[in-house]
Amino acid sequence: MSDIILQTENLTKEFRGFLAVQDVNINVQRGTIHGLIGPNGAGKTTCFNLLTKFLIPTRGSITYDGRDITRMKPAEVARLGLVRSFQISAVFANLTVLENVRMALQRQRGASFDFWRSEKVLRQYDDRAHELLADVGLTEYADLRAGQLPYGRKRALEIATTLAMDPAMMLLDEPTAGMTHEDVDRIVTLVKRVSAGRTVLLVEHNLKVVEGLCDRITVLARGQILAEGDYAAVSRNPEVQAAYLGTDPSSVGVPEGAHHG
Ligand SMILES: Nc1ncnc2c1ncn2[C@@H]1O[C@H](COP(=O)(O)OP(=O)(O)OP(=O)(O)O)[C@@H](O)[C@H]1O
Repeated sequence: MSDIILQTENLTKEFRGFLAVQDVNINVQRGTIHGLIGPNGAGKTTCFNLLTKFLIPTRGSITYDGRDITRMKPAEVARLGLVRSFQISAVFANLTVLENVRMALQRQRGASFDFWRSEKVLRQYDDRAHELLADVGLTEYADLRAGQLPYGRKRALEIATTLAMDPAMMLLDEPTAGMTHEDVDRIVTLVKRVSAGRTVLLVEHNLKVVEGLCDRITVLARGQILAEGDYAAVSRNPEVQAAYLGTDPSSVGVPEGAHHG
């Protein structure tokens, strides 16, 4: 097996002549947490939607685990183990937290989406559902309606329903967006914990989160890769600093601690 689990080659998406993503070559190493960052409008979301198959590229290819998935549908790649965390809107607000996870497990195991199933049949998923809730720290919320969960906990539930698919690789879209400090710390710990034995790619705005989580980071700007490396390397890259500050690279001073001579 190759060390690279996900690879893009010249990935490009054009919207009516506008290149939102242009010739992007990303290599995600198996078993790592890989961050995709960049200033507003850099093309992160477009790139994420290409990787999760919600958009079809104008040109270029995507290879997952040795297979060309460029033309596959989201459900097909999910079956191969490449799963995107679902948006909060996919959480059933009127079902309890436990029922949401149970439903995700039921779907994963191939049972039909059948609301008429007996309580007895559904119970067979309970043990695993409780394990998953424990993994994401939601045990005490099991019987609460999902709609009543505080925001940060909803993201944790979303991660639990993604884990129910037992993905080899998880794609997370801004897992800490709109969260309080405390929730951010909790999600960082959670992503770290659930990434064991998997590969994770996340799009993230919060650089502190990226610093704490990611083994490797790809920085996008204006649809293209600006820099790549670990946090220390990309954060001291003058072009990255300039892109984030919106200033000219030549006007960015020497970082603290850097000495000449
Ligand atoms: N469906 C679309 N039609 C036309 N232009 C689009 C479309 N989707 C994105 N774009 C443009 O592509 C560029 C990249 O957008 P994208 O949302 O991928 O960036 P981003 O890095 O996720 O930005 P942000 O951090 O602000 O969410 C932007 O200029 C955006 O206006």
